[in-house]
Amino acid sequence: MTAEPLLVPHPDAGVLARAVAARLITALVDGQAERGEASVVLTGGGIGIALLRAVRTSPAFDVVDWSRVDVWWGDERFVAADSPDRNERQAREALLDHLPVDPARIFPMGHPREPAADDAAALKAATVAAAQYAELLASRAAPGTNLPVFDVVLLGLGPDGHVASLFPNLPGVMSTEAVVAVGNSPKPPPVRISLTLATIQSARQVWVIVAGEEKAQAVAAAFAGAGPIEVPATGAVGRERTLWLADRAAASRLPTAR
Ligand SMILES: O=C1O[C@H](COP(=O)(O)O)[C@@H](O)[C@H](O)[C@H]1O
Repeated sequence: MTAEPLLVPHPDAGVLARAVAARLITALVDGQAERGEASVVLTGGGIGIALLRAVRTSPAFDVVDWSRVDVWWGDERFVAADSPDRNERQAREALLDHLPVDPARIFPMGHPREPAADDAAALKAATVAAAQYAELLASRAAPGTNLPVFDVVLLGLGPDGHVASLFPNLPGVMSTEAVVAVGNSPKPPPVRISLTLATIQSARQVWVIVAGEEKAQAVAAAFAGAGPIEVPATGAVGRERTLWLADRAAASRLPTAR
């Protein structure tokens, strides 16, 4: 069973980041109250990192026991560990380096161990790293299952409708694996690792966070009934709740916005 997507409008990107930060803090606190621990899947991208900065500056951030939060990633650019392009590095700088997290509960996706000769070699190494991440997920899953039940999956949205590193019309969108390596990404860098839609759908809540006019067409297509091959974000649904948290510009092409 999955939740129908609900669009929640916000006036602008700054308010959106602060509102999602408050929502995330509440969801993690609720998870810890109910189950003793909580988990979140992070996203890269402009609004995804802005919201992490907003968590850091929120007056309520220490209501969460950060030592009992599992932190995963929805996707990663397969670049060197110290590359500023890495979603992990950006998330650490924006938030994780400033919190009393348990390092054993931070689960970054892999990176190249040595420079690859070409994109084909990089894709091969990323395929190994994707399989290792799937094993890591399985190691944190309840007995008899191969995925943890994430409290919240955070996802940015590309102008083409991509979420994580699942791009329109590329094989990753239809994969039934838990984690995939992606080659030929239309957005640089070309080689990436991504959770699949099947894995994202194991979450209690999925939040698509979207800011900016350049995303408005993808938002409109999603709510007009596009499918996941055309607009991958439409396949990102949670078991209990699916929210599209949008600023006014991103929601501007929805019929209700007129
Ligand atoms: O490359 C990526 O892009 C998407 C969207 O980023 P945005 O800057 O347009 O919001 C992001 O969700 C993904 O994690 C990242 O790897």
